[in-house]
Amino acid sequence: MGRPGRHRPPLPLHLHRQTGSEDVVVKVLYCGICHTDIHQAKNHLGASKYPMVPGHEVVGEVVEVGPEVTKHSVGDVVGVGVIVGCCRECRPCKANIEQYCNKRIWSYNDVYTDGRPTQGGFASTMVVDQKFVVKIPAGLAPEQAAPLLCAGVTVYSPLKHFGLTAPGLRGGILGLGGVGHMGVKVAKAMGHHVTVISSSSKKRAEAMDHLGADAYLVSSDADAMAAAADSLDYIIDTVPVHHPMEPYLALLKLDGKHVLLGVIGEPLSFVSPMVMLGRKSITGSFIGSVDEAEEVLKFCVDKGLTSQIEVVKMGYVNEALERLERNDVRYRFVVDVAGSNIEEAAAEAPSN
Ligand SMILES: NC(=O)C1=CN([C@@H]2O[C@H](COP(=O)(O)OP(=O)(O)OC[C@H]3O[C@@H](n4cnc5c(N)ncnc54)[C@H](OP(=O)(O)O)[C@@H]3O)[C@@H](O)[C@H]2O)C=CC1
Ligand SMILES: O=C/C=C/c1ccc(O)c(O)c1
Ligand SMILES: [Zn+2]
Ligand SMILES: [Zn+2]
Repeated sequence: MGRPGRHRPPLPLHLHRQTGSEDVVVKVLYCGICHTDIHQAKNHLGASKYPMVPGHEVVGEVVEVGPEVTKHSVGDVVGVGVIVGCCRECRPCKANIEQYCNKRIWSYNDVYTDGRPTQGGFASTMVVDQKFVVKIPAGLAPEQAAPLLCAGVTVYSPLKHFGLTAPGLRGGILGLGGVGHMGVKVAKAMGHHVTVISSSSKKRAEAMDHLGADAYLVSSDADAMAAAADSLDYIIDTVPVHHPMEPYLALLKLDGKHVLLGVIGEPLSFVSPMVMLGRKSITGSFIGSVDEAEEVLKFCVDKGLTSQIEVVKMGYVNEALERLERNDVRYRFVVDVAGSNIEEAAAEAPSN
């Protein structure tokens, strides 16, 4: 991704560090496109550095390992997600929830311990410390597994952490995109009654017939929203833009939880009685740990879950990002990195 409006230097496609003693060299096979890649590429968070190599739903094959690597072997099919480093000493690191380490290193748009920029999965190869590399279990196609490494674990982690795994719970999935569609699948597999809350009725038939949702609400349908008041134990909120909170807080039962997942750089608002009268919680959650990534992969194999994806070549990536931004994908793009000529795609891409 070039810096918008400026001449872009050539992408350093083959420049990665020497294999360290605990490093795994991964030949990238597939990489999902998350809405966070749009936030990062378009500098929605104000901290983007260019040139940038996005991609944090990475599945690949191990082609080399450092001498101290014990977790992985050459030939393994593995995954890499959002985080590739942490301090290993703080409370979250010691509790194996390293995604909450304040010294976390992001898989791209960050600086590694050697002072070099981190680069994500829209590249032919990644070099990653073994701690942040997970095995893709047999029974999952590599392209299907890619979205589980961010979208999948991002919904699995809060359901588990907030005690929302019991069968029979009534959950709402707000925003039926990449993260949201995994929310429907994971929550259904836990035995929940799942209501999709969407900005339009366009996805109703797919949500009910293919994803297995039990109910579908269009957020602008005031009558349907009123009829559903006080009915949900939780809402998984994946909307990536500013939105009102009160219509959704009204859907929660006593002690209901509204879990914010979308990255929104503007204040969200609500009046306090909306949470007081019903002891409701508004909380948030950030991806999941390496352990939880391994768990969700196993959960998906055990429950027979897959992601619903559209596989594209790297030459299509800019169009895919535009389609994702205009809500035109069912439900995740996955780039066939190994099957693309990425040097050619990079050379041909407009530099904006
Ligand atoms: N907390 C975390 O750890 C993580 C956070 N994220 C963040 O979660 C958010 C969702 O990610 P992802 O699922 O990949 O995104 P998608 O674009 O795939 O899905 C977002 C969904 O939100 C709904 N939506 C409502 N308004 C808009 C709008 N103006 N523009 C686009 N979508 C809208 C749409 O659903 P509908 O058509 O049903 O209304 C859309 O499908 C992003 O902000 C992303 O950065 C992602 C992964 C991890
Ligand atoms: O897609 C994964 C990353 C999500 C994310 C969540 C919060 C935040 O501040 C980010 O920069 C990214
Ligand atoms: Zn993501
Ligand atoms: Zn730490």
